[in-house]
Amino acid sequence: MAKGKVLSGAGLRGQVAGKTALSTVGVSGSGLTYRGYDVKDLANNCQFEEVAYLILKGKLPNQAELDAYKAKLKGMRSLPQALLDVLERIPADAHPMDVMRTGCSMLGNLEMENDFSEQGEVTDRMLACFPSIICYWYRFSHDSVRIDVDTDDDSIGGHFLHLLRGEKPNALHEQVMHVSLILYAEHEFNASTFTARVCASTLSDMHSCITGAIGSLRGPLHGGANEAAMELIENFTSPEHAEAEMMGKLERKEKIMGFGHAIYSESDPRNEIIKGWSEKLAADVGDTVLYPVSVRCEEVMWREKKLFCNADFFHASAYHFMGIPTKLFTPIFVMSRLTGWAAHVMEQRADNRIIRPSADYTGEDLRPVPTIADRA
Ligand SMILES: CC(=O)SCCNC(=O)CCNC(=O)[C@H](O)C(C)(C)COP(=O)(O)OP(=O)(O)OC[C@H]1O[C@@H](n2cnc3c(N)ncnc32)[C@H](O)[C@@H]1OP(=O)(O)O
Ligand SMILES: O=C([O-])CC(=O)C(=O)O
Repeated sequence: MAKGKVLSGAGLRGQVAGKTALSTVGVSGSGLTYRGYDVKDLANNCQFEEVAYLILKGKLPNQAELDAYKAKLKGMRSLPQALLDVLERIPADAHPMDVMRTGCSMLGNLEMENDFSEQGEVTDRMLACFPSIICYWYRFSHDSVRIDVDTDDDSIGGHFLHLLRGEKPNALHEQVMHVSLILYAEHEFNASTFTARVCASTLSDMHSCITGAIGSLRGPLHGGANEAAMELIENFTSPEHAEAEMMGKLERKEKIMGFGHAIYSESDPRNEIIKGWSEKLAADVGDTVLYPVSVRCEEVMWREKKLFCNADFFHASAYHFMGIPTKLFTPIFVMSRLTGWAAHVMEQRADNRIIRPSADYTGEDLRPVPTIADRA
């Protein structure tokens, strides 16, 4: 068993920075709950829209509420022309997370949150149209087509895959999207959520909070790790090759993306779930390399460093098996985590004090300003 993680030191580790009723992370070493429900239970039994409703509105919807919520979101997928114009001006080699950041920010210019009473509506709107934003830009900049973003797909994940590929996804792929979006939906005071809460604590608007959070999620130490993990494993031609390369990386003390966690000490409960789906998808596409390579990476990291896969590692192969381009991996995380971010913004607003910690000063002692002629 792994040694318990010491939650202290730099990075505010182990310090309680507020209260939340939304989730618990690592309370039993490896557990994750959303509003009291185990994430495994949710991933096994729910669609993403049910979990979004739970996180944003506080309870699991009954059938009528779920149907109404899905119908509402379906009706909010279209994009205003001014936003389409902006998306068309973003170059094909831009990073899709920058597209998400700009898309969210532009939406905030066009459909402002005028009052906090609108927070639920603007959140639902973002939830419905974020897949439209990323896919419209991607298809326009890469395939030179102006897609119609109004689909009648039943789910957010299905809508995303449909726009991306120009045809409805099969049942397996739609199911994996539900699971993936559920796994990524909420995670207490992680870096991007904390960004959103800091922004919310100044009484800023919802779009600003979410735009800032997207920027924090983009980095490879956070959400960007799923893309970085893909860039790692796609280089390996066999488990033996993966083993040799991973050993070299560990000797050179390189950081391996998709492993380790700031809070969990033994495992990330999301890993076993997405790993299972990655295995199913590997069988579905007849993969004999990427999945075994991923498993070997996991074995090497545990054997050598007692580091376990976090949520991102097996997401890489799972998304790849569904034909999703690597650079769109982290935007999918955005489509999901938006629920957690927005719920935290609402929670912060409901009991707010501006977040303003202190710093230990390490600079110069007090000194007079020299005249400009006396400066080096
Ligand atoms: C959905 C998510 O956002 S999950 C996180 C996604 N991010 C990644 O996968 C990036 C790779 N992982 C990491 O960088 C880290 O594990 C983090 C950022 C997730 C957590 O950071 P920390 O809490 O500071 O890590 P932690 O304190 O456990 O590190 C302990 C030691 O293990 C090492 N370590 C941690 N993760 C890794 C890794 N992935 N590869 C190699 N070494 C690692 C650290 O360098 C550190 O070594 P040191 O003591 O010699 O400096
Ligand atoms: O909690 C964290 O630090 C990172 C993480 O796993 C997440 O945000 O899902």
